[in-house]
Amino acid sequence: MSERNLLPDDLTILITGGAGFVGSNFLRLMLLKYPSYCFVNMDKLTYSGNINNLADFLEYPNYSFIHGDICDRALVDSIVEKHDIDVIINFAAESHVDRSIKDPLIFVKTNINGTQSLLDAGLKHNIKLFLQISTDEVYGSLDDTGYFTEASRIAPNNPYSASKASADMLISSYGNTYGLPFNIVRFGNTYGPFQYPEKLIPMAILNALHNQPIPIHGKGQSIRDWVYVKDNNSAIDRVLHFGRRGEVYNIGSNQEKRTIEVVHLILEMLKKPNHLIEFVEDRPGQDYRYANNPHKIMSELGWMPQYNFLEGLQTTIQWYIEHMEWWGTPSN
Ligand SMILES: Cc1cn([C@H]2C[C@H](O)[C@@H](COP(=O)(O)OP(=O)(O)O[C@H]3O[C@H](CO)[C@@H](O)[C@H](O)[C@H]3O)O2)c(=O)[nH]c1=O
Repeated sequence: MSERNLLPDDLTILITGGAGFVGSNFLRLMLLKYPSYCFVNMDKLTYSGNINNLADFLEYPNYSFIHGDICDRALVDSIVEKHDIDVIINFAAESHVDRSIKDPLIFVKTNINGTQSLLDAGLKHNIKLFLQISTDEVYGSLDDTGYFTEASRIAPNNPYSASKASADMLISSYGNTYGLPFNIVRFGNTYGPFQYPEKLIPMAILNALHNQPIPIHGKGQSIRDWVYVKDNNSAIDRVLHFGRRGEVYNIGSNQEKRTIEVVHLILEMLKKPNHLIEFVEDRPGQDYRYANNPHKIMSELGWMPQYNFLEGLQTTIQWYIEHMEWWGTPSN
Protein backbone atom coordinates (compact mmCIF):
# COMPACT_ATOMS: atom_id res chain seq x y z
CA MET A 1 0.00 0.00 0.00
CA SER A 2 1.34 3.47 -0.87
CA GLU A 3 2.46 5.82 1.90
CA ARG A 4 0.28 8.58 3.33
CA ASN A 5 0.58 12.15 2.02
CA LEU A 6 3.23 14.01 4.01
CA LEU A 7 1.89 17.46 4.85
CA PRO A 8 3.13 20.19 7.23
CA ASP A 9 0.95 21.10 10.24
CA ASP A 10 0.02 24.55 8.98
CA LEU A 11 -0.96 24.36 5.35
CA THR A 12 -1.19 27.01 2.68
CA ILE A 13 -3.73 25.80 0.18
CA LEU A 14 -4.54 27.15 -3.25
CA ILE A 15 -8.19 26.48 -4.00
CA THR A 16 -9.04 27.00 -7.65
CA GLY A 17 -12.66 27.60 -8.55
CA GLY A 18 -13.44 28.51 -4.95
CA ALA A 19 -16.22 30.89 -5.96
CA GLY A 20 -18.14 28.05 -7.61
CA PHE A 21 -20.62 25.64 -6.06
CA VAL A 22 -18.47 22.83 -4.64
CA GLY A 23 -15.37 24.98 -4.11
CA SER A 24 -17.19 27.65 -2.10
CA ASN A 25 -18.96 25.05 0.04
CA PHE A 26 -15.59 23.41 0.72
CA LEU A 27 -13.91 26.71 1.62
CA ARG A 28 -16.76 27.49 4.00
CA LEU A 29 -16.06 24.25 5.88
CA MET A 30 -12.30 24.64 5.85
CA LEU A 31 -12.15 28.30 6.94
CA LEU A 32 -14.15 27.44 10.04
CA LYS A 33 -12.46 24.12 10.78
CA TYR A 34 -8.81 25.04 10.21
CA PRO A 35 -8.20 28.64 11.35
CA SER A 36 -4.42 28.08 11.33
CA TYR A 37 -4.35 27.23 7.60
CA CYS A 38 -4.07 29.86 4.87
CA PHE A 39 -6.39 29.70 1.88
CA VAL A 40 -5.86 31.41 -1.44
CA ASN A 41 -8.94 31.25 -3.64
CA MET A 42 -8.28 31.75 -7.34
CA ASP A 43 -11.36 31.97 -9.52
CA LYS A 44 -12.12 33.23 -13.03
CA LEU A 45 -15.65 34.24 -11.98
CA THR A 46 -17.35 32.76 -15.02
CA TYR A 47 -21.16 32.71 -15.25
CA SER A 48 -21.34 29.97 -12.60
CA GLY A 49 -18.98 31.47 -10.03
CA ASN A 50 -20.08 34.12 -7.59
CA ILE A 51 -17.84 36.05 -5.24
CA ASN A 52 -20.89 36.56 -2.98
CA ASN A 53 -20.87 32.84 -2.25
CA LEU A 54 -18.17 33.64 0.32
CA ALA A 55 -19.20 37.19 1.21
CA ASP A 56 -19.21 36.43 4.94
CA PHE A 57 -15.54 35.32 4.84
CA LEU A 58 -13.95 38.23 2.94
CA GLU A 59 -12.48 39.72 6.11
CA TYR A 60 -10.95 36.50 7.38
CA PRO A 61 -7.20 37.05 7.89
CA ASN A 62 -6.33 33.60 6.54
CA TYR A 63 -8.35 33.99 3.32
CA SER A 64 -7.48 35.82 0.14
CA PHE A 65 -9.15 35.99 -3.25
CA ILE A 66 -7.44 36.35 -6.63
CA HIS A 67 -9.44 36.90 -9.80
CA GLY A 68 -7.77 34.79 -12.48
CA ASP A 69 -7.88 31.93 -14.94
CA ILE A 70 -6.07 28.63 -14.30
CA CYS A 71 -5.03 28.70 -17.98
CA ASP A 72 -2.94 31.83 -17.26
CA ARG A 73 0.33 30.01 -16.70
CA ALA A 74 2.33 33.09 -15.60
CA LEU A 75 -0.31 34.06 -13.04
CA VAL A 76 -0.64 30.54 -11.67
CA ASP A 77 3.12 30.20 -11.37
CA SER A 78 3.47 33.52 -9.57
CA ILE A 79 0.68 32.67 -7.10
CA VAL A 80 2.17 29.29 -6.22
CA GLU A 81 5.61 30.88 -5.74
CA LYS A 82 4.54 34.04 -3.91
CA HIS A 83 2.20 32.32 -1.47
CA ASP A 84 4.50 29.35 -0.95
CA ILE A 85 1.62 26.98 -1.70
CA ASP A 86 1.78 23.51 -0.10
CA VAL A 87 -1.35 22.04 -1.65
CA ILE A 88 -3.37 22.79 -4.77
CA ILE A 89 -6.99 21.64 -4.73
CA ASN A 90 -8.38 22.00 -8.23
CA PHE A 91 -12.13 22.63 -8.26
CA ALA A 92 -11.95 24.92 -11.30
CA ALA A 93 -13.73 23.33 -14.22
CA GLU A 94 -16.34 23.77 -16.86
CA SER A 95 -18.81 21.22 -15.57
CA HIS A 96 -22.11 21.26 -17.43
CA VAL A 97 -22.56 18.37 -19.86
CA ASP A 98 -25.16 20.13 -22.05
CA ARG A 99 -22.83 23.11 -22.53
CA SER A 100 -19.96 20.79 -23.43
CA ILE A 101 -22.08 19.23 -26.16
CA LYS A 102 -22.78 22.65 -27.65
CA ASP A 103 -19.26 24.09 -27.26
CA PRO A 104 -16.51 21.62 -26.31
CA LEU A 105 -13.54 23.97 -26.84
CA ILE A 106 -13.69 25.81 -23.52
CA PHE A 107 -13.95 22.43 -21.77
CA VAL A 108 -10.70 21.28 -23.34
CA LYS A 109 -9.03 24.59 -22.49
CA THR A 110 -10.09 24.92 -18.87
CA ASN A 111 -10.30 21.30 -17.84
CA ILE A 112 -7.18 20.01 -19.60
CA ASN A 113 -4.87 22.96 -20.34
CA GLY A 114 -5.82 24.67 -17.09
CA THR A 115 -5.05 21.54 -15.10
CA GLN A 116 -1.70 21.23 -16.82
CA SER A 117 -0.80 24.81 -15.98
CA LEU A 118 -1.49 24.02 -12.30
CA LEU A 119 0.52 20.80 -12.49
CA ASP A 120 3.52 22.59 -14.00
CA ALA A 121 3.48 25.31 -11.37
CA GLY A 122 3.04 22.71 -8.63
CA LEU A 123 5.93 20.67 -9.91
CA LYS A 124 8.23 23.67 -10.33
CA HIS A 125 7.58 24.89 -6.78
CA ASN A 126 7.60 21.48 -5.10
CA ILE A 127 4.07 21.43 -3.73
CA LYS A 128 3.34 18.60 -1.28
CA LEU A 129 0.03 17.56 -2.85
CA PHE A 130 -2.09 18.10 -5.94
CA LEU A 131 -5.69 17.16 -5.20
CA GLN A 132 -7.97 16.93 -8.22
CA ILE A 133 -11.76 17.14 -7.99
CA SER A 134 -13.02 14.75 -10.62
CA THR A 135 -16.18 12.88 -11.49
CA ASP A 136 -17.71 9.43 -11.80
CA GLU A 137 -18.55 10.39 -15.40
CA VAL A 138 -14.99 9.50 -16.45
CA TYR A 139 -16.03 5.82 -16.16
CA GLY A 140 -18.84 6.22 -18.71
CA SER A 141 -22.25 4.70 -18.15
CA LEU A 142 -23.63 1.63 -16.33
CA ASP A 143 -26.64 -0.60 -16.95
CA ASP A 144 -29.04 -1.30 -14.11
CA THR A 145 -26.50 -3.34 -12.14
CA GLY A 146 -22.91 -2.96 -10.99
CA TYR A 147 -20.83 -0.08 -9.66
CA PHE A 148 -17.76 1.90 -10.66
CA THR A 149 -14.66 1.11 -8.64
CA GLU A 150 -11.37 2.97 -8.88
CA ALA A 151 -10.19 0.15 -11.16
CA SER A 152 -13.06 0.53 -13.64
CA ARG A 153 -12.14 1.32 -17.21
CA ILE A 154 -11.95 5.02 -18.07
CA ALA A 155 -14.54 5.38 -20.83
CA PRO A 156 -16.04 8.88 -20.96
CA ASN A 157 -18.95 9.50 -23.29
CA ASN A 158 -19.27 13.27 -23.72
CA PRO A 159 -16.86 16.19 -24.20
CA TYR A 160 -17.14 17.24 -20.55
CA SER A 161 -16.32 13.82 -19.14
CA ALA A 162 -13.63 13.26 -21.78
CA SER A 163 -11.94 16.49 -20.70
CA LYS A 164 -12.11 15.43 -17.03
CA ALA A 165 -10.76 11.97 -17.86
CA SER A 166 -7.90 13.57 -19.82
CA ALA A 167 -7.04 15.76 -16.85
CA ASP A 168 -7.05 12.74 -14.52
CA MET A 169 -4.68 10.89 -16.83
CA LEU A 170 -2.38 13.90 -17.12
CA ILE A 171 -2.23 14.10 -13.34
CA SER A 172 -1.38 10.45 -12.85
CA SER A 173 1.25 10.75 -15.60
CA TYR A 174 2.88 13.64 -13.68
CA GLY A 175 2.86 11.42 -10.60
CA ASN A 176 4.43 8.54 -12.42
CA THR A 177 6.90 10.52 -14.54
CA TYR A 178 7.95 13.39 -12.27
CA GLY A 179 6.98 12.09 -8.85
CA LEU A 180 4.33 14.77 -8.25
CA PRO A 181 2.30 13.74 -5.18
CA PHE A 182 -1.39 13.66 -6.07
CA ASN A 183 -4.83 12.36 -5.24
CA ILE A 184 -7.92 12.26 -7.39
CA VAL A 185 -11.40 12.30 -5.86
CA ARG A 186 -14.24 11.21 -8.14
CA PHE A 187 -17.66 12.49 -7.05
CA GLY A 188 -21.16 11.40 -7.87
CA ASN A 189 -23.89 13.99 -8.61
CA THR A 190 -23.43 16.73 -6.05
CA TYR A 191 -26.28 18.97 -4.90
CA GLY A 192 -26.88 21.57 -2.19
CA PRO A 193 -26.89 25.34 -1.61
CA PHE A 194 -25.03 27.73 -3.96
CA GLN A 195 -25.30 25.52 -7.06
CA TYR A 196 -25.81 27.44 -10.31
CA PRO A 197 -29.30 26.58 -11.60
CA GLU A 198 -28.32 24.87 -14.82
CA LYS A 199 -27.99 21.46 -13.13
CA LEU A 200 -31.08 19.35 -12.58
CA ILE A 201 -31.88 19.97 -8.90
CA PRO A 202 -31.49 23.76 -8.63
CA MET A 203 -33.06 24.22 -12.07
CA ALA A 204 -36.11 22.16 -11.08
CA ILE A 205 -36.47 23.92 -7.72
CA LEU A 206 -36.31 27.43 -9.17
CA ASN A 207 -38.52 26.67 -12.16
CA ALA A 208 -41.09 25.16 -9.82
CA LEU A 209 -40.93 28.15 -7.49
CA HIS A 210 -41.60 30.41 -10.51
CA ASN A 211 -44.30 28.05 -11.87
CA GLN A 212 -42.20 27.58 -15.03
CA PRO A 213 -42.00 24.33 -17.04
CA ILE A 214 -39.31 21.87 -15.94
CA PRO A 215 -37.61 20.28 -18.96
CA ILE A 216 -36.95 16.56 -18.53
CA HIS A 217 -34.66 14.82 -20.99
CA GLY A 218 -36.36 11.85 -22.71
CA LYS A 219 -38.63 10.17 -20.18
CA GLY A 220 -36.43 11.06 -17.20
CA GLN A 221 -35.26 7.48 -16.78
CA SER A 222 -31.54 8.22 -16.26
CA ILE A 223 -30.20 7.28 -12.84
CA ARG A 224 -27.77 9.28 -10.71
CA ASP A 225 -26.31 8.76 -7.24
CA TRP A 226 -27.03 12.01 -5.37
CA VAL A 227 -24.42 13.16 -2.84
CA TYR A 228 -25.05 16.14 -0.58
CA VAL A 229 -22.30 18.73 -0.92
CA LYS A 230 -21.32 18.54 2.77
CA ASP A 231 -20.59 14.85 2.35
CA ASN A 232 -18.29 15.67 -0.55
CA ASN A 233 -16.55 18.27 1.61
CA SER A 234 -15.86 15.78 4.36
CA ALA A 235 -14.52 13.31 1.80
CA ILE A 236 -12.04 15.88 0.42
CA ASP A 237 -11.00 16.77 3.97
CA ARG A 238 -10.31 13.07 4.68
CA VAL A 239 -8.31 12.57 1.49
CA LEU A 240 -6.31 15.74 2.08
CA HIS A 241 -5.27 14.70 5.58
CA PHE A 242 -5.20 10.91 5.41
CA GLY A 243 -5.07 9.99 1.72
CA ARG A 244 -2.38 7.74 0.34
CA ARG A 245 -0.01 9.14 -2.22
CA GLY A 246 -1.09 8.66 -5.84
CA GLU A 247 -4.47 7.11 -5.00
CA VAL A 248 -7.88 7.69 -6.56
CA TYR A 249 -10.96 7.70 -4.28
CA ASN A 250 -14.54 7.27 -5.47
CA ILE A 251 -17.28 9.10 -3.58
CA GLY A 252 -20.83 7.79 -3.58
CA SER A 253 -23.71 7.73 -1.14
CA ASN A 254 -25.78 4.84 -2.45
CA GLN A 255 -28.79 7.12 -2.99
CA GLU A 256 -29.67 6.41 -6.57
CA LYS A 257 -32.72 8.05 -8.07
CA ARG A 258 -34.18 8.38 -11.52
CA THR A 259 -34.35 11.95 -12.84
CA ILE A 260 -38.15 11.83 -12.94
CA GLU A 261 -38.28 10.66 -9.30
CA VAL A 262 -36.09 13.57 -8.21
CA VAL A 263 -38.33 16.08 -9.95
CA HIS A 264 -41.50 14.50 -8.54
CA LEU A 265 -40.02 14.77 -5.05
CA ILE A 266 -39.18 18.44 -5.57
CA LEU A 267 -42.71 19.18 -6.82
CA GLU A 268 -44.21 17.29 -3.90
CA MET A 269 -42.05 19.12 -1.33
CA LEU A 270 -42.96 22.47 -2.89
CA LYS A 271 -46.64 21.47 -3.27
CA LYS A 272 -46.48 22.24 -7.00
CA PRO A 273 -48.40 20.36 -9.73
CA ASN A 274 -46.81 17.57 -11.81
CA HIS A 275 -48.00 19.26 -15.01
CA LEU A 276 -45.03 21.63 -14.73
CA ILE A 277 -42.96 18.72 -16.06
CA GLU A 278 -42.24 19.05 -19.78
CA PHE A 279 -40.65 16.10 -21.56
CA VAL A 280 -38.05 17.30 -24.09
CA GLU A 281 -35.62 15.64 -26.48
CA ASP A 282 -33.03 13.50 -24.73
CA ARG A 283 -29.44 14.72 -24.31
CA PRO A 284 -27.34 13.32 -27.21
CA GLY A 285 -25.34 10.36 -25.91
CA GLN A 286 -27.09 10.54 -22.52
CA ASP A 287 -25.38 8.36 -19.91
CA TYR A 288 -28.00 6.04 -18.41
CA ARG A 289 -26.56 5.44 -14.96
CA TYR A 290 -23.63 6.51 -12.77
CA ALA A 291 -22.98 4.75 -9.46
CA ASN A 292 -19.69 4.90 -7.59
CA ASN A 293 -18.68 2.23 -5.12
CA PRO A 294 -17.16 4.22 -2.23
CA HIS A 295 -15.82 1.16 -0.39
CA LYS A 296 -12.18 2.26 -0.65
CA ILE A 297 -12.54 5.68 1.01
CA MET A 298 -14.88 4.20 3.64
CA SER A 299 -12.62 1.32 4.60
CA GLU A 300 -9.23 3.02 4.22
CA LEU A 301 -10.00 6.56 5.36
CA GLY A 302 -13.09 6.05 7.53
CA TRP A 303 -15.33 8.38 5.50
CA MET A 304 -19.10 7.95 5.77
CA PRO A 305 -21.83 10.01 4.08
CA GLN A 306 -24.06 11.66 6.70
CA TYR A 307 -26.98 13.04 4.69
CA ASN A 308 -29.86 11.07 3.28
CA PHE A 309 -31.39 12.36 0.07
CA LEU A 310 -34.72 13.56 1.46
CA GLU A 311 -33.05 15.53 4.23
CA GLY A 312 -30.45 17.04 1.85
CA LEU A 313 -33.10 17.91 -0.70
CA GLN A 314 -35.32 19.58 1.90
CA THR A 315 -32.40 21.72 3.13
CA THR A 316 -31.47 22.61 -0.45
CA ILE A 317 -35.05 23.60 -1.32
CA GLN A 318 -35.24 25.79 1.77
CA TRP A 319 -31.98 27.53 0.79
CA TYR A 320 -33.30 28.29 -2.73
CA ILE A 321 -36.56 29.61 -1.29
CA GLU A 322 -34.53 32.00 0.85
CA HIS A 323 -32.24 33.00 -2.03
CA MET A 324 -34.71 33.20 -4.93
CA GLU A 325 -33.75 36.80 -5.69
CA TRP A 326 -30.13 35.75 -6.38
CA TRP A 327 -31.11 34.01 -9.57
CA GLY A 328 -33.87 36.08 -11.19
CA THR A 329 -36.65 34.47 -13.21
CA PRO A 330 -35.78 31.32 -15.22
CA SER A 331 -35.62 32.05 -18.96
CA ASN A 332 -37.20 28.85 -20.37
C1 LIG B 1 -30.13 20.01 -16.64
C2 LIG B 1 -31.09 18.88 -16.92
C3 LIG B 1 -30.75 17.58 -16.66
N1 LIG B 1 -31.60 16.58 -16.92
C4 LIG B 1 -31.17 15.19 -16.66
C5 LIG B 1 -29.88 14.84 -17.38
C6 LIG B 1 -29.23 13.86 -16.42
O1 LIG B 1 -29.65 12.54 -16.73
C7 LIG B 1 -29.74 14.26 -15.05
C8 LIG B 1 -28.75 15.09 -14.26
O2 LIG B 1 -28.29 16.13 -15.10
P1 LIG B 1 -27.26 17.21 -14.60
O3 LIG B 1 -27.79 17.86 -13.38
O4 LIG B 1 -26.94 18.08 -15.77
O5 LIG B 1 -26.01 16.34 -14.14
P2 LIG B 1 -25.14 15.23 -14.92
O6 LIG B 1 -25.21 15.41 -16.39
O7 LIG B 1 -25.50 13.91 -14.37
O8 LIG B 1 -23.68 15.67 -14.46
C9 LIG B 1 -23.45 16.17 -13.13
O9 LIG B 1 -22.88 15.18 -12.31
C10 LIG B 1 -21.56 14.80 -12.61
C11 LIG B 1 -21.18 13.74 -11.63
O10 LIG B 1 -21.90 12.60 -11.89
C12 LIG B 1 -20.65 16.02 -12.57
O11 LIG B 1 -19.36 15.65 -12.93
C13 LIG B 1 -21.17 17.08 -13.53
O12 LIG B 1 -20.37 18.23 -13.46
C14 LIG B 1 -22.58 17.41 -13.18
O13 LIG B 1 -23.10 18.33 -14.11
O14 LIG B 1 -30.91 15.06 -15.28
C15 LIG B 1 -32.89 16.82 -17.40
O15 LIG B 1 -33.67 15.88 -17.61
N2 LIG B 1 -33.26 18.11 -17.66
C16 LIG B 1 -32.41 19.16 -17.46
O16 LIG B 1 -32.79 20.33 -17.74
